[in-house]
Amino acid sequence: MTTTPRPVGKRSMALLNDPFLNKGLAFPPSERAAFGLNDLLPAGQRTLEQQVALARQHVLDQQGDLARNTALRGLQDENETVFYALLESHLAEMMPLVYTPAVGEGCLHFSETWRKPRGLFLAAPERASFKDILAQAPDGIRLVIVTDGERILGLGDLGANGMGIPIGKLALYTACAGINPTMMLPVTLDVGTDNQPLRESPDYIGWRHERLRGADYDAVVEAFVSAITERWPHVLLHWEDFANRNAAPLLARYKHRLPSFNDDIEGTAAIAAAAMLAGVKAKGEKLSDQRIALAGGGSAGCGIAALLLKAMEDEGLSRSEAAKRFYLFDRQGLLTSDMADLTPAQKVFARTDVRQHDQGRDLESACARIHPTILVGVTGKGGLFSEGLVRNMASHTKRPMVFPLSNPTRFAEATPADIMKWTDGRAMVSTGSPFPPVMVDGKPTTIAQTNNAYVYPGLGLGALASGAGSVSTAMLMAAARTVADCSPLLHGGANMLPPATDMAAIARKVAVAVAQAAMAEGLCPPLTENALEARIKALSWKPAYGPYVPA
Ligand SMILES: O=C([O-])CC(=O)C(=O)O
Ligand SMILES: [Mg+2]
Repeated sequence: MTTTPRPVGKRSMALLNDPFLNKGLAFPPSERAAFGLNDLLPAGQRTLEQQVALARQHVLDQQGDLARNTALRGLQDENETVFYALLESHLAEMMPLVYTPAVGEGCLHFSETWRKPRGLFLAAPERASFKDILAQAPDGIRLVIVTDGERILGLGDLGANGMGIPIGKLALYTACAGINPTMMLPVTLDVGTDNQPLRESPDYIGWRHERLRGADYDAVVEAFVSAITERWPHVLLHWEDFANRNAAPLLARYKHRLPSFNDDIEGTAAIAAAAMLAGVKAKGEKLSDQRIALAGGGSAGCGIAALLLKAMEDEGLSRSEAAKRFYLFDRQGLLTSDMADLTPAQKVFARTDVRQHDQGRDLESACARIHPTILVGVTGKGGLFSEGLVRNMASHTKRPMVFPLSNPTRFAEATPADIMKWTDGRAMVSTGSPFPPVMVDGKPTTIAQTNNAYVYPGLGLGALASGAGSVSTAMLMAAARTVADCSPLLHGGANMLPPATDMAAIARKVAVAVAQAAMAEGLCPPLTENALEARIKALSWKPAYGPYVPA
């Protein structure tokens, strides 16, 4: 197959400095001559494969997560083709370095390691100029990933340093779902930070101001949403790592104004549901047979509960019957209907059997009465699941499912090794951050990573390809069921989720299922299989060097 040469307007240093166009030593002699590179490059030639091998070695030679994450960011800023070819060919090895957990270190030190522009910082004082700022952004953006940096993983308010997250999430959209990186834009809404040491640090790159709240904050978000929808009318908006107080209200406000989803609420819910669906099916049970304790009654916890509720309704339970299967906990303990200040999402799951919980509402005491079969943590509180709690749970159920989902690693509510020890290896464990295998009965047991990275790349691709005007619960459920169907547990294996090496294949399947769900609901016009495939292709990109001709 011959590739039509691409007309390229840049030459010389400008060409080498463009990470989307740069080939480094892989520029062939003809292009070196045509683009004025002979005086800039040494004579040696390299293939993409050699470049990938050298880049990989350079990353692995670095010591620690921060250095490795920084090395990968440097590579991305230098040559996106090598960066993505490395991610695609070594996804399981590179994902923890470009994404969770190393991206957490990258965010903590984002100000000190900032070198080159990547992504767009929209600072509150510039609110009136957001449209002018976006006028200079590239045409053809289809997907925007936005954070305001207030709840970066379990690390809290990192202000403008949170930009590492949308950058890392974007990398997986390409590495897993193959979405063209030039069609995506990471955005940080810089609305200040309440992280005082960061704000006062001389190195801080953000706006030195306390976080805006209330109407001022809302006005910044509104200016941002109007600016992106005007600039790119069909853009899909991915909300990421907003604090509880804003995450659900913003999603509710905007989800029908433009196609959008909140990854922490909806992506996390879909992957948690997928792991649970696979787990209960493998046990020969139903989701509606379970008692589910959810530690973390914020937006992520409520999102998980809401999607599971839908799955139980699909199994035939009424909404009120299904709601009784849940026990939500927040800082005050078990949520009950007599509590003031419950959010609308919490009210659905607040226990009405208030009296029964008079003696101790804390997680451990309440679970000792409830006997949950599934325990999920989205609290950001490392070590919250105590030995007593897990042992007690395991004494009432044969195969307890324990999901410490908080990120990065040190915020996991318990370590898989401890959970396995406390349950004599009977638990089905699944974490948000990657953990090494645990020895059970002398055999290494893989720990599934219940991370929204299994869902959002395919969800985004499917939502974009379908052209759906919104991202619905049915689309999320389709994503969850598709991942669940790929679970090794249901195909003779022992792992709850497929290995990271399967993520690209899964993202494709998720995309198709999501688009079909959108069509079934009438959220987009019907598309034939071929038409959908063509739309997916139009959004896709492969890290490979094609020939260039001067424009
Ligand atoms: O980024 C991740 O690994 C998963 C996630 O959305 C979060 O923890 O906020
Ligand atoms: Mg997140």
